[in-house]
Amino acid sequence: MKEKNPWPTPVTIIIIVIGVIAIVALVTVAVLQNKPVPQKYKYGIVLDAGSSHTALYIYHWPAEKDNNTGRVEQTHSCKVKGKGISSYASEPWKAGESLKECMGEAEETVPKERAHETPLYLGATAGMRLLDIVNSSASKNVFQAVENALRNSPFSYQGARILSGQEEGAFGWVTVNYLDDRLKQGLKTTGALDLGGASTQISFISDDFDGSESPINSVNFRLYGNDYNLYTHSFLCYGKDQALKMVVANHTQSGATTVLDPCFHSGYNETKNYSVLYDSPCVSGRKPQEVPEKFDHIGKGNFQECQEVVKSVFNFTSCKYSRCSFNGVFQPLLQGPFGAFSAYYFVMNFLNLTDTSMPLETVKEKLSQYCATSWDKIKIQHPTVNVKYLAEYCFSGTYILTLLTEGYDFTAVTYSNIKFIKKIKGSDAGWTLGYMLNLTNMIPAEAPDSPPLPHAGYVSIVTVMTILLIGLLLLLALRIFWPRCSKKTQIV
Ligand SMILES: Nc1nc2c(ncn2[C@@H]2O[C@H](COP(=O)(O)OP(=O)(O)OP(=O)(O)O)[C@@H](O)[C@H]2O)c(=O)[nH]1
Ligand SMILES: [Ca+2]
Repeated sequence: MKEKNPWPTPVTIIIIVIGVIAIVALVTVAVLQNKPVPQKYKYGIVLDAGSSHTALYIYHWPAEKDNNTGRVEQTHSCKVKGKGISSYASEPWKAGESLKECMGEAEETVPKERAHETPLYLGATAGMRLLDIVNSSASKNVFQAVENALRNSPFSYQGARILSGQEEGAFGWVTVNYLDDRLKQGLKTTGALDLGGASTQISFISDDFDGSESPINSVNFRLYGNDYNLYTHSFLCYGKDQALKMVVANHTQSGATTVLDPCFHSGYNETKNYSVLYDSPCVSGRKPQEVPEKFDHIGKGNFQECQEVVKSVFNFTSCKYSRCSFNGVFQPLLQGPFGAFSAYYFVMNFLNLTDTSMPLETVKEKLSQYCATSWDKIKIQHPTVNVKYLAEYCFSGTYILTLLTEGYDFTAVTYSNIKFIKKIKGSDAGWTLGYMLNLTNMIPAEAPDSPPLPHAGYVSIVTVMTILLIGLLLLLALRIFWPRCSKKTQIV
């Protein structure tokens, strides 16, 4: 009897070798395909020329995505030194000069080969709106100086302009909801509350609002296949710096040389110029006939009284619509949640009051205690904080609570729908991102067709299935060839 051959036939060996090579090749392809490759980006730059200061934001997004549909993120920001561009009305060239340092940072951030295709925008807000009202030629000169500085940059300069209040509010809302991925997924949206130095914006979607009652407050969007009818309003002069001017102007209508102010801490005493107080169109109408050159601004530190004088800058007497916020401006029923950013965040964060699950009464008590603290003690407690900001937090906190509750009608219950935010997923909340997304058409009106599986999922499933198939083929081959070989050995 011939001994059984323990070795497989050459055909089986060939099948096994091919099978092993196929598996190794598949796994290698799957691993290599999913290995993170160094990302190539496209860039966009927006300068936010606000009333109090200018900030530069650089955004980037994956270069290889079709139609620029990749996620846009903030990659760098730069705070321009000095005040806002509207403060350079009498020496416009300085407005252009002030941007140079941040533009230099932009040149370092954006790769040289991308610079010429990187759009650069400048949008000015309430400070320039006010300057345009009082002195439109000065406003033109400031823009001219700014344009000259930006045209000389290596970027693709797309222009500088004043945004309307409606645009400012609407683009802030787009930014917040884009960063939260609410637009792409068609989720319920978040309202946006922006408090600047010279204006403040409120924007939200309400079932109560179809735009018919007050078309000037209505903005329509079609984004990713969903229609949005947004309510938005910008209150010029109700940013926190102009509101403070209005409140102090109410105290000084008699042209007094001493002003006792409940919104400043007791012990605070500064001599101020009447001309500086009345230099803005927000207060010029309140200017008394005869004023001395200066007045002593003396703190009293009383939250209740501060709230009363703050209330005096809101007009609740007339409303020609079904409902109003203040100053006769239409506002539909509030519908949350809301994200509150810029000065809302700076102030409430400093005061440790960003936790809105805290009852509104507790928030008021804490602020009341803070306002009652003496100026000397406050300075000792916060030695590193800019003294100008420090002196104003009692006023600013009181203004924010009054604006939200009396102005917009947030209640003790709906107050908890507000979240004080600075950044969302690493990008600052503000109008700039929404502005760029709109001008570069980066939010499609219709939802893009996307494959049902993500790429990694697709590769993994194909790999596993192929390995299974090869395994089955091998088993089949063994079943066909082994028994025949063994039968042969038994018979012979
Ligand atoms: N405490 C604090 N206040 C700040 C800071 N940055 C800005 N502010 C103040 O907060 C207020 C609003 O600032 P922004 O949101 O930058 O206002 P803006 O864009 O210049 O003004 P608008 O043109 O009205 O939007 C101003 O009174 C600023 O002086 C900060 O880092 N900390
Ligand atoms: Ca602003």
